[in-house]
Amino acid sequence: MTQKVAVLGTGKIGEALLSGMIRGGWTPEDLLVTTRRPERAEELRARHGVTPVSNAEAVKAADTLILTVKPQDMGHLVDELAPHLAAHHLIISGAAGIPTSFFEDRLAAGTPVVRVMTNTPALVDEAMSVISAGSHATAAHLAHAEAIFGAVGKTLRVPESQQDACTALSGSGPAYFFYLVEAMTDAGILLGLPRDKAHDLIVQSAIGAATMLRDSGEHPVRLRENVTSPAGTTINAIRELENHGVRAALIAALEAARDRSRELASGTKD
Ligand SMILES: NC(=O)C1=CN([C@@H]2O[C@H](COP(=O)(O)OP(=O)(O)OC[C@H]3O[C@@H](n4cnc5c(N)ncnc54)[C@H](OP(=O)(O)O)[C@@H]3O)[C@@H](O)[C@H]2O)C=CC1
Ligand SMILES: O=C(O)[C@@H]1CCC=N1
Repeated sequence: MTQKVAVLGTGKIGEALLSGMIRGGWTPEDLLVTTRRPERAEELRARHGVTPVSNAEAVKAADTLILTVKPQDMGHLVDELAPHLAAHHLIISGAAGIPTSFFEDRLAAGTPVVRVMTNTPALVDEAMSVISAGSHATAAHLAHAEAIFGAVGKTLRVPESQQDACTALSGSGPAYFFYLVEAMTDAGILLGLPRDKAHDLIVQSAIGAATMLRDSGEHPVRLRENVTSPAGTTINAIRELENHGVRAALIAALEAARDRSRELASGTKD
C-alpha cells in the first residue's frame, strides 16, 4: 500500500481537506488531486504544490481515493473509476446523501467504502467529520479515514443510518451559524451601530459562546439562564424568539436538510 491519497473532484470541500492534510503533515508529493477544469487544477498546484492528474491516473497512483464531487456527479465519476480499481483501493465518499451501497452496487464485490460527512471549518482545523463503514470496510480502513479527517478537526463514528441526520446538523451546520450572524448584524444596524462594529461584537460573542459550550461542561440551558437576568434585557429577546417560532423553525429547517440528504441518495436528483 502506498501512502498516496487522491482527492477526486477537488472543489470547496476537497480543497479544505487537502489544505488541512498538508498542515497536518502530509507532504504535497503524497497528495494527488483531480478536477474537471484545467484552470482549477493549476490553481490547486499553485496554492498547495500538489499534482493534478486525471481520474484514471489518480486510481493508478493512490490507494486511498477521496471522492468529493457533488452527489449528482457521483454516478458519472464512479463509472469512470470502476474499470481501473483494484483490490487494494479504499473509497472514501464525502458526498451528502449517497449511501455506501451506491458504490458497492457499482464496484467489484468486496470494495471497501467509507462514508464521511465533514464541514467547511476544516479550513481552520475545526471540522466535525462523521464517519461510517460500508459493508466491506475494516477497522483499519475506518482508522485510516479517521487519521485523514482527524487532520482537520474532530471525528465521530456513527452508524450509516444516522448520516443523513448528521449531514443536516453538522454538514450544513456552519451555514446556520453564518446566517444567524448575518441576521444579528442586521439587527445591530437597526439599533444604530456601524456594520463593522456590529459584526465584531456578534462574532466575538459567538466565539465566546462556542468556547463555553465546548469547555464549560454546562448544559446550554444553564448557560442561557446565566445570561438571562430577572426582568432584564435578555428575557425580552427570548420572548420574541419564542413568539416568532425560532425553535420550531430550526427543527423544521434541519428536518428539511435531512430529507434532502435522503433524496440525494440516488445520486441523480438535481
Ligand atoms: N460545501 C460543504 O460545506 C460540504 C460539502 N460536502 C459534499 O462535498 C461534495 C462537494 O461539495 P463542494 O465542495 O461544496 O462542491 P464543489 O462544486 O465546490 O466541488 C466539486 C468539485 O468536483 C469537480 N468535479 C465534478 N465532476 C468531476 C469529475 N468527474 N472529475 C473530477 N472533478 C469533478 C467540480 O469541478 P468543476 O468546478 O469544474 O465543476 C468541482 O470542483 C458534495 O458531495 C457535498 O455534498 C460535504 C460536507 C460539506
Ligand atoms: O449543502 C450541501 O448539500 C452540502 C452538504 C452539507 C453541506 N453542504
